[in-house]
Amino acid sequence: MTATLIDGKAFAARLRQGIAGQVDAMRARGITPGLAVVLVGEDPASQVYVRAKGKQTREVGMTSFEHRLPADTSERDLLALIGRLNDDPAVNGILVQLPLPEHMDEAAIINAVDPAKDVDGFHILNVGLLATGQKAMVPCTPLGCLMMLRDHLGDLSGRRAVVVGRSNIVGKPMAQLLLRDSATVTIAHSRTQDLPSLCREADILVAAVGRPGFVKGDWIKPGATVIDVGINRTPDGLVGDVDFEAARAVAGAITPVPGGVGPMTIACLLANTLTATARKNDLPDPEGLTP
Ligand SMILES: Nc1nc(=O)c2c([nH]1)NC[C@@H]1CN(c3ccc(C(=O)N[C@@H](CCC(=O)O)C(=O)O)cc3)C=[N+]21
Repeated sequence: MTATLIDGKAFAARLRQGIAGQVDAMRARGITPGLAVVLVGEDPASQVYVRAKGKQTREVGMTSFEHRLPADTSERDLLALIGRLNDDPAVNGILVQLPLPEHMDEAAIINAVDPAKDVDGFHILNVGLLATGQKAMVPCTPLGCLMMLRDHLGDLSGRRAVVVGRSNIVGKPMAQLLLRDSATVTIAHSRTQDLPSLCREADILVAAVGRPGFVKGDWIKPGATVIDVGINRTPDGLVGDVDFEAARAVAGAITPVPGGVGPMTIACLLANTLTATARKNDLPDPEGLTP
């Protein structure tokens, strides 16, 4: 038996279609959602993402603001730009592309973004709101993973979920979202003892460690749903954190890389921009785009 492929690319395209319809409806009322993306430095992978984000932002009818700053920009100048974007009524969402250059205090930059415009959901206020079950801006990658899991599995309550990776960007918020859906959640990481046996307990396995092919086929419970968050550039091309060929022989369903979580991340960025715009204008949250 071979696993069902969870087609993130197609899912994201449907999501963007729905978003485009809701943007049209907003524009008919004189509101155009705007997303500002800030890129510091010339990292080639980051340039690719930022270009893709700008293109898709415009395709759904939103305004895209792009700010490219040299790698040696001072923290003060970046904070000043964020201040202007916070004050700009045409900007509903702000994303500062990570990682930032070494000389910058990443936490200080993230927390300088107006929490209402924090479409990445990285501001401490949003982290706290999510953790306490209140209305938050939710990080894009975990939100996209949750949408695919619900779509494939339906109700997640009582299912055993193992999240491998404990980053603020993916692992921790992913665990919070699964917990909110009443899954039984374990966060595993590099110090976890006997990771293979722990993973074999998982009905839902989320791999977010950033190491190519780290999760092996025999770590997977037969029939499990596997979400591969990894985006690793190797001489063999773009590969995930899961040994895909071995995993697909065991899993019930699996997301491919590319074409899985990545496209959903960008679609959820647009979803969050729409949500931020709706909240700013005292409109109800858009249907199906918030957890
Ligand atoms: N503040 C911030 N927010 C982010 O959301 C953020 C960030 N910084 N820094 C970098 C990472 C990475 N990221 C990706 C988004 C889409 C794909 C994506 O669409 N990938 C395609 C393949 C694209 C390719 O070929 O390179 C796929 O998986 O099918 C990948 C990676 C968002 N990030």
